[in-house]
Amino acid sequence: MTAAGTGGLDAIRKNPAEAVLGFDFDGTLAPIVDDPASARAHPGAAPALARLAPLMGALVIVTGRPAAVAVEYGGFEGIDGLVVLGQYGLERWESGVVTAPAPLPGVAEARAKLPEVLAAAGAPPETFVEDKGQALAVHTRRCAEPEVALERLRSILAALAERTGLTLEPGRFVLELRPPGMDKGMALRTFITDRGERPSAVLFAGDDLGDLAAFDAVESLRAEGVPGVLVCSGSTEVTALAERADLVVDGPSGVVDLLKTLADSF
Ligand SMILES: O=P(O)(O)OC[C@H]1O[C@H](O[C@H]2O[C@H](CO)[C@@H](O)[C@H](O)[C@H]2O)[C@H](O)[C@@H](O)[C@@H]1O
Repeated sequence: MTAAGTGGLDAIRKNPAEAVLGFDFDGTLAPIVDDPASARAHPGAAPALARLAPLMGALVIVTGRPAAVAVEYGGFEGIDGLVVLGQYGLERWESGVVTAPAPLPGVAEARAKLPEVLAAAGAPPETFVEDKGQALAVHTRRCAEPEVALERLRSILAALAERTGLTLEPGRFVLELRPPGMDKGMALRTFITDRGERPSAVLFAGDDLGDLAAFDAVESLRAEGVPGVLVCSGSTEVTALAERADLVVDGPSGVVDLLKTLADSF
């Protein structure tokens, strides 16, 4: 644990009622599985979040998933005060209600062109498209050589994203075509600003490239004097977060252990 991370955790323990804790979903609260529709939160995640919810200023999940899907797969319905920001911050779930903008027209255009584009790129038949309404995620995890398949698709999907006014979001054996103008860092910053009070401390836990923007947000808050903790849910697939984290834990089970330890300390 870095000194900054220790300072951040101490600040959370000292004034939990004004602390903000943020979490990614897949790979952080939910173990990675081959089929995105089969992902479920670690069995200890919802109970640990439910223990922390009444103690903390705010708990927020910031995910690439549609907000309602993360709530369902996480078993988060009923956790008082929990907010889920879905589709990289475009959607907000709170107390059972989702607010979301209409999908960009470019998503429909990309959806229509994608089969032809994937065929032209020679995408293996195991390549899987997850349609998230506001975005399209092209997964290669189930391919025999997922990294090779991903690289084969990267530039052609970047070109499709550009043609359709979308942005290409890379992740763990996935390339997503999604609306530009929002990321997890902006989502976290906006969430904090909208609460109207300066947090006593901020923690964010993530595992994937899309979480780096949230790490940036925590670091900029630190520069403004807000203690912060960067937690990496470690994996061999992505190492970029571990290099910047204050604390690296062993995947979702390590994140859940951290949450339990935090809850036990009150
Ligand atoms: O922001 P997150 O909560 O981490 O969501 C990012 C994307 O995660 C999902 O894909 C990842 O998890 C799948 C299930 O374990 C796995 O099969 C895939 O290889 C991973 O990339 C999800 O399917 C995407 O929609 C999310 O945007």
